[in-house]
Amino acid sequence: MASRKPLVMGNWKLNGSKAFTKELIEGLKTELAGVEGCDVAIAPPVMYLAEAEAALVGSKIALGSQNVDVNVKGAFTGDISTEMLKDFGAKYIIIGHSERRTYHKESDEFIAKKFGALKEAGLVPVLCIGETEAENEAGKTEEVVSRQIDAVINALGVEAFNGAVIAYEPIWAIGTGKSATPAQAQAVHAFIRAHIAAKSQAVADQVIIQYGGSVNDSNAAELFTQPDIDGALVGGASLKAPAFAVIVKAAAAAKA
Ligand SMILES: O=C[C@H](O)COP(=O)(O)O
Repeated sequence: MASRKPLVMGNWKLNGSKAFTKELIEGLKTELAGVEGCDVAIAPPVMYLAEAEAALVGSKIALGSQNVDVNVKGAFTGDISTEMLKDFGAKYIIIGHSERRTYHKESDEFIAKKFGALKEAGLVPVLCIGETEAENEAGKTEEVVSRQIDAVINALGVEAFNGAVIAYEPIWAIGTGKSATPAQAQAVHAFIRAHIAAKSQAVADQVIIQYGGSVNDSNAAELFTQPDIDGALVGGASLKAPAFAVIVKAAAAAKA
């Protein structure tokens, strides 16, 4: 089995300001100095990519974004392109977050198009998938995550997951303080990897599968003991440098 370097990514969502961006990144640079063994990325609001790019100079923390649109240029009011993200040095791009699926009615097929646009541009898709509480209680978790993954496989082929990231985020765990247990998350992560392995073992072995949903400085270490949890996509706890650093260090230690 290929060894996978964990990735911990902060999704700042709709939070921050120019000053906050600078301050948080300075804090992260201090807290994470000398930490090896875990890739780290942050996704501030796109409004603050310029401040973030400048503040990250000299740091190994990668820049990301919380969304992208499918068109590269032209009359698409309000859209943001892959090329614009590249212009700011962004690398890891979150797509299909449940908040976009819910509030902006993004479909599996539309998200697969975004995945393709990112691959074409040489950017790393961070594909969010996960079930609602009702789907979970109805025993539909595997059906839902399969459908969300298959939309990409059907459009682009399983090889599209080479070098890509999947973030399994059960919707009932997002921002609720009610994280999935390590065993619950591991079971779904193993299912996702096996689902991809049915098409290509090699692709499944290398794909990073992050867990997301109320990850914090107290529960991260135990989540990372699970073999198929390759890091985390962190919301609330990514807004404080010390808490986020604890999560990064826990991933580095667990996967060393
Ligand atoms: O993208 C991050 C997730 O939605 C998790 O957010 P949270 O850590 O605030 O629960």
